[in-house]
Amino acid sequence: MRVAVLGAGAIGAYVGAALCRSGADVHLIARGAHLAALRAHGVRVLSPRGDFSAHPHATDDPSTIGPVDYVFLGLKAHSYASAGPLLAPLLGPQTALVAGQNGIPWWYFHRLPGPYEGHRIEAVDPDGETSAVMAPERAIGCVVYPATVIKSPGVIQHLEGTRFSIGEPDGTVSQRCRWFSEAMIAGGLKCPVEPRLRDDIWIKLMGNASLNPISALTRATMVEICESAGTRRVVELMMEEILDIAARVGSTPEISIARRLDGAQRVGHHKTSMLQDLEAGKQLELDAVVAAVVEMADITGAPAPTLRTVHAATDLLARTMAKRAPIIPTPAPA
Ligand SMILES: NC(=O)C1=CN([C@@H]2O[C@H](COP(=O)(O)OP(=O)(O)OC[C@H]3O[C@@H](n4cnc5c(N)ncnc54)[C@H](OP(=O)(O)O)[C@@H]3O)[C@@H](O)[C@H]2O)C=CC1
Ligand SMILES: CC(C)(CO)C(=O)C(=O)O
Repeated sequence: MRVAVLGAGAIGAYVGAALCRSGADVHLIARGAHLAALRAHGVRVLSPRGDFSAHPHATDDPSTIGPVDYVFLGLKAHSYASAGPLLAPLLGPQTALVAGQNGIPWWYFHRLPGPYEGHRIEAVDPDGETSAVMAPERAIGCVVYPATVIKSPGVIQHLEGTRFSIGEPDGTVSQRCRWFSEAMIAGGLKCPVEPRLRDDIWIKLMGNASLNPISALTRATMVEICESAGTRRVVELMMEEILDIAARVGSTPEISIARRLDGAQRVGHHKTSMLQDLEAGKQLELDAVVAAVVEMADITGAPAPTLRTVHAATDLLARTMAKRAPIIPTPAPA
């Protein structure tokens, strides 16, 4: 099985290392100092489940790889639409795209029977640019439950979780899903093939669409947000609204708000990826994680007042951050 990991960052390099352990022919696509370290030393995974290393091929030039069976997308979701030139050399007629992203994927309404089948979500598929690069027919959905960070170039700190739930947009348990799942399991991960993957997407989103923007606005860790009575209530209200939107598009995730909040609280003094991105001055993954949910509220007529308020504030934060970035002093040219 030939696999390319496009965006071999915190999650991508972790998946690539696991697949390499399973015996798959893995190619990591990365850049900068991280790529240099991957080339020199392979991927080093530090994990409470046991440290390990793997030595897949690493490059910044996908044309040296050629067509593969699977591309695991480890890019942030807002980089998908511009990934065409990186992706093109990797695509053969049957290549599947396993999208390991948080939030609502660009293929969400593809082959979803009901009133919204085929509807394009502008927040994640602006003017159809993502679908043009990534045909929804190629998509295998993936809900990433683990948490990982790049500790230093080439070194992935795995914090918790090993489950990567995958599924076809039409809910079939396909052969391409089974093969990918078997390789992930052989590499030491959990990888169930879910006929109702969208329910998993909403379970993950209940946390990401509420906690991530609130963490960006407050700079608080997950446990701090859950323990402070005021923000806990805001998260509860957002989760109620998110479940309402999910129901309006046909999803009924089987989890209570209390259980979802307990799960988030147990993660402890962890900064969400959105807070980490904010602190690093990187673009926030707001479109897939929050704006797409607000857009779904719009099309289904859901009120979602708390979600809309938190989104508006975080969206302004992201825009002011982007506007002010140029005022950070840059060294004068030599
Ligand atoms: N990390 C986590 O614990 C979790 C992450 N996720 C989701 O997984 C996805 C990936 O997140 P994460 O792994 O944390 O993000 P990272 O930023 O760690 O990984 C993305 C990687 O892609 C690289 N990249 C971007 N553009 C290019 C390019 N043109 N060429 C080569 N490499 C490129 C980045 O390099 P550079 O840094 O130089 O930009 C970076 O190494 C997101 O959707 C996230 O929400 C979901 C659950 C948990
Ligand atoms: C680690 C976790 C689960 C926190 O919500 C996450 O997905 C994120 O930070 O984006």
